[in-house]
Amino acid sequence: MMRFWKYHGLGNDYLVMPPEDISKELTPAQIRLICHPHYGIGSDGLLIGPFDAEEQTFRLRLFNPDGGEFEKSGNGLRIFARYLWDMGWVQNKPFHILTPGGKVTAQVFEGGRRVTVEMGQVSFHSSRIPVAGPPREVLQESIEVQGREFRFCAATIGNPHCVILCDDISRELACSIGPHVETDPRFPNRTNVQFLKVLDRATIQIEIWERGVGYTLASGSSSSAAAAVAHKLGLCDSHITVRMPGGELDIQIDPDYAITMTGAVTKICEGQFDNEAFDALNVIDN
Ligand SMILES: N[C@H](CCC[C@H](N)C(=O)O)C(=O)O
Repeated sequence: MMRFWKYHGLGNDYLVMPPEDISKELTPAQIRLICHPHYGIGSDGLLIGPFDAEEQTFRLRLFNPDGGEFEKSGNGLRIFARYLWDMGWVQNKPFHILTPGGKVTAQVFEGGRRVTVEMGQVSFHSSRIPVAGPPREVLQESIEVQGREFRFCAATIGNPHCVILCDDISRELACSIGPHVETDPRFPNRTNVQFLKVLDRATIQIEIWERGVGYTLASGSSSSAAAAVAHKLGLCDSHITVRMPGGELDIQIDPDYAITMTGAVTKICEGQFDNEAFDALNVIDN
């Protein structure tokens, strides 16, 4: 039996599963089923951990609902921090989480309801993100999608982001343009996509299309990337509130573009996933 814990950060929901419950590595098809809203539990992603827990450092693996493994997630890290706190692995002092996208420091507040994560440093460099073409900072470049021209900046905070500057943003825009940008050949690892509207020097608004997921109500790494771009372009100061359909995150940008993110985590439920559900594997993959 695989136990699971389900949480959301501003409507971006993740499952946490302990590695000791997973006897054989889950296949991408099994992950797709677990995250499926009708045939599975339903979620925007799956977190498996902690693998090693030494000196208050906890290793985490992250998977998208398309079954692919990815590097880092802001809401996922707040949720995993809250899970560690709920399980008694950590208390109210800072601790570390090791992801494929780098090591972060997290701290839990308000009885688990609020978590701060030092997310690491944003880079705009093509070789780090990655973006195809000559080595450069990818700022204010142009991309044509469905006959429309957009200006974008690319960034990484461990996972890739493409931030598109817009005067008007909506769910419809994210869902119609996002999938084309996600899979554009200039992003060899595909990319998460944000549609960014700057409201004032301390507030931005974004709509999100996530790699391997689709439209989501909130994203912490997207907030970090979009805020870093707004600051880099001189449109915002270093302390930025990011508004998303699911709620707000607080982003602090250091002079070296190291990001501190603070926001809510909410527990939804815990339970046991029944292997019987895997009977529908052939249904969802057809
Ligand atoms: N929702 C997450 C981002 C998931 C990114 C993932 N979809 C990827 O492929 O990088 C967050 O709060 O940062």
